[in-house]
Amino acid sequence: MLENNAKPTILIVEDNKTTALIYQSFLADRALVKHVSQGRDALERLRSEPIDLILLDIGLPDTDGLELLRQIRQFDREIPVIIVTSKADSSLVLTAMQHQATDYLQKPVEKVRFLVTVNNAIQQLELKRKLNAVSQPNVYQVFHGMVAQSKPMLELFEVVRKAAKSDASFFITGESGTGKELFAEAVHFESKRRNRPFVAINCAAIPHQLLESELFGHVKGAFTGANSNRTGAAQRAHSGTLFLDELGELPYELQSKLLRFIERREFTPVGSDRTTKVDVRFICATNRDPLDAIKKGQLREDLYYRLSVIPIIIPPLRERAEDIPLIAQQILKRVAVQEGKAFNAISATAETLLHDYSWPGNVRELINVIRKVVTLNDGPILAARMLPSELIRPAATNTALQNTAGVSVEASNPQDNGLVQPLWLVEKQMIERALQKCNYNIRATARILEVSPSTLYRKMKQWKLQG
Ligand SMILES: Nc1ncnc2c1ncn2[C@@H]1O[C@H](COP(=O)(O)OP(=O)(O)OP(=O)(O)O)[C@@H](O)[C@H]1O
Repeated sequence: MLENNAKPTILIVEDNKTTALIYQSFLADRALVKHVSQGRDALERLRSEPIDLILLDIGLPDTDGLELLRQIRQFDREIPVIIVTSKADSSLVLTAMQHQATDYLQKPVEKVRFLVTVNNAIQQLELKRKLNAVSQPNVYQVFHGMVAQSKPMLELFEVVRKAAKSDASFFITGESGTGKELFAEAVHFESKRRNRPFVAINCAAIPHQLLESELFGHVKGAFTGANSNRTGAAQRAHSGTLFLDELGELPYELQSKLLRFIERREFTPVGSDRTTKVDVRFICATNRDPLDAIKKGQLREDLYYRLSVIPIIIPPLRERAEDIPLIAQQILKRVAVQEGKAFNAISATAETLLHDYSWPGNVRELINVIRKVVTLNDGPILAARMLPSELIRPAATNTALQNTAGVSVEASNPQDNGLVQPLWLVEKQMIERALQKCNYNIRATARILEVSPSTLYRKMKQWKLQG
């Protein structure tokens, strides 16, 4: 029996009514039984209602049973299909098994053998569904303002949870907009310093000549314009966390002063001759490759190794595309509230486009796109037509399709080389690309193309005629 002890729904595809009635009597109270006599009705049923198992007579009047099996497999790779053959034709059975039939029965079908075969197939399906549920747990986590379900991000959350408790320094790398600052805050709030100050200093945003004073403070008269004593970030972070964002932008000379500060936990404010001792935890971030920056002489090697006790490397959004719909949903709800709009969901097509885009600006770009859509449109559904053109047009620069689905988009864009092709051929190429992307699942393909599955079947039949 299936989940919740529900009875399985079995579709009998058999042109002989008496035989179908015999099968129905075998199944009696064990299953919900549906019966069709023709191949095309079988496909129609499969498309329109949930079916758990198909009993397929291979000798149907309107369709070749093997061809029907192939079409069923295009539609649904998992559903158990037991073929029933009247002949002791081992080569037919072999071909059917190659077309991924689950099992076979030979007419005349004996009751015990029939029930064992059906039960086995149902159990296999159940097991497969359970395994899928385990291997794709689809659990997501919300961690200090970040949502994620991708394995690398969940692992990083775990590293933060474990290592934040110590005073070890974190070194966070990731492209711009991947969430480095959020990670830094997460480390602070997971640590025992959570009720103490979190002081962030962005080394890229402060003019070089002012950085030392920003970091260590200065005394009155230390330089022109220093009209009073000023406390630096190091002092303000005492007993808490000091976050040095864009560390790679810190001038090289200042890096040696920082190294000394890290080693001794003491510093000298600009213009002072007195050292100050503090207790701080260090977190650094950069969007550059630190080893490359070391090679180029932009980052001191000793400073890097001193700070990089716990490295956190945040993958760009395009490498964890399964997080995109999740983050998009969260942002949509948040922005809708802020803008007083009724948006509450994303259409399946829009979700596919968001998923497939390469997001060079990472989460920050995703937020900007959603904010723009919400500002310019009305809800409740964020639809594909509302998205900016760079997400809709499969441009050569958007490598997302290649990255996530292994599909090349360039070959199928006939405008690229000025070539004009018949409309049906352009449509065929587009549909084939979508089919490939959806692993030849007709239902999924139809959904992203926003047509009905029967339209797809009709088109595929037409191509055969057109060659
Ligand atoms: N996993 C996530 N879930 C939800 N929002 C996120 C996530 N990651 C990042 N954000 C949001 O994306 C934006 C950019 O994040 P953040 O400023 O931390 O990135 P960054 O890597 O520090 O960027 P930069 O290098 O440009 O400073 C922020 O508004 C942040 O709240």
